Amino acid sequence: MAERVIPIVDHRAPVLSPSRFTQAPSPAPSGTLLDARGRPLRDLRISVTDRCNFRCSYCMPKEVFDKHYQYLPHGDLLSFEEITRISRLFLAHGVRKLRLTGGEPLLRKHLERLVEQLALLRTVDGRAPDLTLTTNGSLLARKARALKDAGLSRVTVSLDSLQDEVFRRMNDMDFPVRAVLDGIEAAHAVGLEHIKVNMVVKRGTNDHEILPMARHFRGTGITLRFIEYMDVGATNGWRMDEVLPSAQVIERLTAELPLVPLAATAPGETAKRWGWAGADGRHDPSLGEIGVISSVTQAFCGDCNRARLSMEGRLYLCLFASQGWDLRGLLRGGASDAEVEAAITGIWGQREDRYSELRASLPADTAQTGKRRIEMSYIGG
Ligand SMILES: Nc1nc2c(ncn2[C@@H]2O[C@H](COP(=O)(O)OP(=O)(O)OP(=O)(O)O)[C@@H](O)[C@H]2O)c(=O)[nH]1
Ligand SMILES: C[S@@+](CC[C@H](N)C(=O)[O-])C[C@H]1O[C@@H](n2cnc3c(N)ncnc32)[C@H](O)[C@@H]1O
Ligand code: SF4
Ligand code: SF4
Repeated sequence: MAERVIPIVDHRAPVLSPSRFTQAPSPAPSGTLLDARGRPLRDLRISVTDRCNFRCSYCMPKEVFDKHYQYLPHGDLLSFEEITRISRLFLAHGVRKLRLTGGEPLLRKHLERLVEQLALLRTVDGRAPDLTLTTNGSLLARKARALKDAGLSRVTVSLDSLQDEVFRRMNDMDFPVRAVLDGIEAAHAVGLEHIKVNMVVKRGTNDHEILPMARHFRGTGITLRFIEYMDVGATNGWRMDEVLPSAQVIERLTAELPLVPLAATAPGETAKRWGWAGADGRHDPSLGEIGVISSVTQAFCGDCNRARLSMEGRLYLCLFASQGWDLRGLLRGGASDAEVEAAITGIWGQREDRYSELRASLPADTAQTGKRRIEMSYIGG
């Protein structure tokens, strides 16, 4: 196989020393690729745009972001064909879930055409991939039908409050909660399954909405997940005292409504599951379940099986990475499938990332002063 050099690159930062992946480690018989810590590659998260119509304080704070961040020009974005080709090669190495994210993925024009192409791909065992999308819901009412028809399996909608005023404090936009709820209802009406709602909890800003949100979604079949506010990126001014540990979320909920712990559905899941209990104290499936994502207080790097592809084709191995691998350069340089696969297997094979587990031992101000980390809106959740 011809020798190819893949530069490792930071987002708008100098190119670092080149690495070579000429000999790919051989995958396990099932097609599973293991990283240096024995973790399989299962989930590819694809960011399709770095733009967003919201300015959530924990993600793209208006005053900092709009002054300092330079959005990528359209020509830098991977085309739908390039995303589909990369996804096909990842699926050949054990990936089962493809998640479209951003920025706001529904701002990418004709996204349903990408969904249509991805829905035709197959995993190593011949199944359709779990093809899903994370959205702020603002355009979902309009787009749900086209996305479902194109083959999207399910959707996750972010919503941080049921009150317009609190919602505005979280996302800095004058956008009614009702419109997001309409989006969720539209997704349900067109038959998108297993709808989840993600709520980032910021102590002192929206934590009083935990119970109202739980009551609202209990018994609807929609799974509400409470996410600890993370020190991701370098612009959100993260402070530990604004994190409400998931253990306290569960305490507040169980003080009013009984919950029982549920087993994980798959290894490497981000959320710990809890089921609403019925009168007999056991999980009542008709009431549904909630999840807590405790990235700060109970890190889950040990079985992290997620790779992330940026909208310009850089491969990141961790949400907290500051360097990505330039796959677009390979593609546009005429690399064969075998060469791109060798790069993917080589990159994953040397992966050691476990930022959240190591966080506690890092300097307290790492979030804001550390290396130039990627922003959540650039790489998606
Ligand atoms: N620290 C850390 N947080 C993550 C990671 N993956 C997801 N999260 C956080 O969890 C949130 C929810 O992730 P989702 O995009 O809904 O994905 P998911 O939990 O894999 O969703 P399902 O496929 O429905 O299980 C994200 O917005 C992040 O805040 C990760 O690998 N590391
Ligand atoms: C970056 S957004 C991209 C998709 C879409 N715009 C949305 O909001 O759903 C993906 C997820 O990341 C979450 N997120 C963003 N910043 C976060 C932070 N600092 N801590 C925890 N979750 C965060 C959001 O709440 C959202 O659920
Ligand atoms: S969390 Fe999503 S909706 Fe909010 S600013 Fe980030 S990308 Fe936009
Ligand atoms: S911090 Fe990095 S390694 Fe740990 S779970 Fe998140 S993405 Fe995976």
